[in-house]
Amino acid sequence: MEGVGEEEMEGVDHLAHERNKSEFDVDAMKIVWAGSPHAFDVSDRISKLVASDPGFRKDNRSTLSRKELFKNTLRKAAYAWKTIVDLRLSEEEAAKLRFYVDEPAFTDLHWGMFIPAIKGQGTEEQQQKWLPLAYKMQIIGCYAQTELGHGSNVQGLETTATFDSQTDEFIIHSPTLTSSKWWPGGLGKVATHAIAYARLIVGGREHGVHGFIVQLRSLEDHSPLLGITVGDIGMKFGNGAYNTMDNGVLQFDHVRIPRNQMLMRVSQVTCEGKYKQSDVPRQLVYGTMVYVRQTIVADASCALSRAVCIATRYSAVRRQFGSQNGGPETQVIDYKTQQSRLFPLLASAYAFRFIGEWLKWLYADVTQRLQANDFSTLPEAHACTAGLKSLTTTATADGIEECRKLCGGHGYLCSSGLPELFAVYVPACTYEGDNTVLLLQVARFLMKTVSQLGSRLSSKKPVGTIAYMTRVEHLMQCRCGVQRGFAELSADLVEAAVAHCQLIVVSKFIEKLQQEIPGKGVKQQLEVLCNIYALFLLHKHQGDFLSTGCITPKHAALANDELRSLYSQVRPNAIALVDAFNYTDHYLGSILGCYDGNVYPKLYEAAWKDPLNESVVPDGYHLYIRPLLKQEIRTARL
Ligand SMILES: CC/C=C\C/C=C\C/C=C\C/C=C\C/C=C\CCCC(=O)SCCNC(=O)CCNC(=O)[C@H](O)C(C)(C)COP(=O)(O)OP(=O)(O)OC[C@H]1O[C@@H](n2cnc3c(N)ncnc32)[C@H](O)[C@@H]1OP(=O)(O)O
Ligand SMILES: Cc1cc2nc3c(=O)[nH]c(=O)nc-3n(C[C@H](O)[C@H](O)[C@H](O)COP(=O)(O)OP(=O)(O)OC[C@H]3O[C@@H](n4cnc5c(N)ncnc54)[C@H](O)[C@@H]3O)c2cc1C
Repeated sequence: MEGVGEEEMEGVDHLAHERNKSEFDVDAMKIVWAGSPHAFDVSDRISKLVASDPGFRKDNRSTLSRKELFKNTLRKAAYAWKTIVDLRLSEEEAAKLRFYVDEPAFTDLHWGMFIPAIKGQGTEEQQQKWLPLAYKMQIIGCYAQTELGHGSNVQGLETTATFDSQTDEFIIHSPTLTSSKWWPGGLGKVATHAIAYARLIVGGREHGVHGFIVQLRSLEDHSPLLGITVGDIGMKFGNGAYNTMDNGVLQFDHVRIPRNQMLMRVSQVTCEGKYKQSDVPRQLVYGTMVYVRQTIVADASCALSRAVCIATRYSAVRRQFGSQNGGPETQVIDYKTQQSRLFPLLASAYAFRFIGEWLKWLYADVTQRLQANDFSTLPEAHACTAGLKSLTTTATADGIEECRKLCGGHGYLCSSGLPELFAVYVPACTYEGDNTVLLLQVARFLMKTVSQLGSRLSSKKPVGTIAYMTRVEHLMQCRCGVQRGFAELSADLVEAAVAHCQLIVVSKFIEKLQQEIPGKGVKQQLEVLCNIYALFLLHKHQGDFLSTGCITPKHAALANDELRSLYSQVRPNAIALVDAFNYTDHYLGSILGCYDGNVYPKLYEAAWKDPLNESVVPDGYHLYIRPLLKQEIRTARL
């Protein structure tokens, strides 16, 4: 193109100079980020498969109407399924393909909740009947727990399931408007079946909330079955975003289901109408939520790393001020303020990756123990999944917004990928448990632990976390020491719960570094990021740390000096550290974050593709603007 400088040429890596600064083996770090060579191979292969298939394009989402958007989501879901079947992808590859398609859809809840609920709460017989249908997608399921009037308070749900011993059936009913199921993903227009949570009533006696498999729609013509009123709850936050998901409303009008469609692993109802509670904690009914919370922690590291990748690459491309003698302006990534905002988020992305790995292990361990009726670690697993889901989603949602701001005005363009990423991500702070409600569960666990163990919450933490541990103990003692009720102290206890979760993240990051980590300079980079994560939080919450007496003001000042030094150590490696996420440009969906850093020509080109630019003179000009411009110039009393 005429007048195109080297800096705007296509096919040139405009970040090559940054990549050449790297002090570690990026390919080895890619394996660390993926979790293993096998996991890297699957991710790399599937992400490229999706990126190269025009059937999975997503750059037009913000210009589609809700109906066009939703129909396109159905097309993509069907196309993804066909791809999975045609290529005979494994379950792991299929999950990765749905992940890289990167579009909230009914399949998230079918695979992410409906199937796990049957696996976790169904009997062997129920699993043998329903799982094959679900795995072949011959039925499509959703997880219908939340109601118009209750979401957090599961025990407050109003839907009823009344046993009719005459017919050996349950009658599922919505007794009030507020008992309407409200929010379940996939429910609104697609799901043929639901795991519906309802108050079990047997012989006139209530036995709390249980799960039931209920068919909602005909498998012949998709029409709602008798007694079922179902639809979508309407537009949600943002344009594209989560509007690709049909979150639904559902009312039952005395819908009858066979007795064997109550999920009966945890408790049973016999044909004689006898309720039997297995000798397992009733909270196992909540098991699916625990499973999803641990997956959401892993998802937080993905979402945050996407935003950080975009902001880091753009911060290296963007130059503003600082030109010396007519030379190039300063890269904004070199400003200390930009580094102090961006690099803690980069460190958090890695920290959440590793805590997600640990939580996956903890969940697998508790699941194995449950099979042996060992419930000893269930309280800790609940507290950890609840608290870490809360901590990581809050930090990630705030982090994505910070990354948008780090990109200046262009961060507000849809073509930056950040508004959409934020709009899709933020409900994670609410779904699967409102983050405050979950922190209250952690606070309750800590209160019980402190009362059982005395002052020390745990001595099993690495030395580097003594300050963090002392902070939690002090925060708890300050609250537990005074004789005021849990409710009165709840706001303070939530702070202690956050501190406890931050202690877990820091200690697991340190434990990760005690493992064998191959690759030149890789462990050193992770040590820098771990120190940034720990010292950034210490700086942010230094009031807590100082008040516990475990650090002095001098320590706090030294920590801040060390942070600045650590930012300088990360700086030459920043681009390589985000390259290690191994995201395709398709998955990132961001001009600002494109791999080659050739941002300006792409931004300029993208602008002209906006439908508004299909005509030079906009629709409405002749009707509204021309009369305005042509009106008589009145002698206005100006
Ligand atoms: C777009 C894609 C995005 C991300 C993809 C990521 C992953 C993909 C995979 C799957 C997911 C797909 C998509 C995700 C997107 C959306 C999904 C969203 C789905 C939902 O939102 S489902 C509904 C979620 N609802 C909730 O979370 C409700 C929250 N409320 C509760 O859990 C409970 O009401 C409560 C815990 C707050 C209170 O329960 P309670 O009143 O019964 O109990 P108590 O507080 O009295 O406690 C009694 C006792 O029990 C212990 N306890 C409580 N809960 C548990 C538990 N779950 N496990 C173990 N033990 C538990 C508690 O500690 C008490 O013990 P104590 O010893 O007596 O103190
Ligand atoms: C995008 C999206 C997808 C969803 N998908 C599903 C799904 O597939 N299936 C499903 O069943 N549900 C789903 N949900 C519902 C979701 O699980 C609930 O919205 C969530 O559990 C929060 O419950 P709530 O809406 O009742 O919030 P509320 O509890 O009403 O929260 C309102 C406020 O009250 C506060 N609060 C509540 N209780 C307490 C307390 N005891 N102490 C202090 N403060 C309190 C909360 O912190 C919050 O600030 C989805 C929601 C969203 C947004």
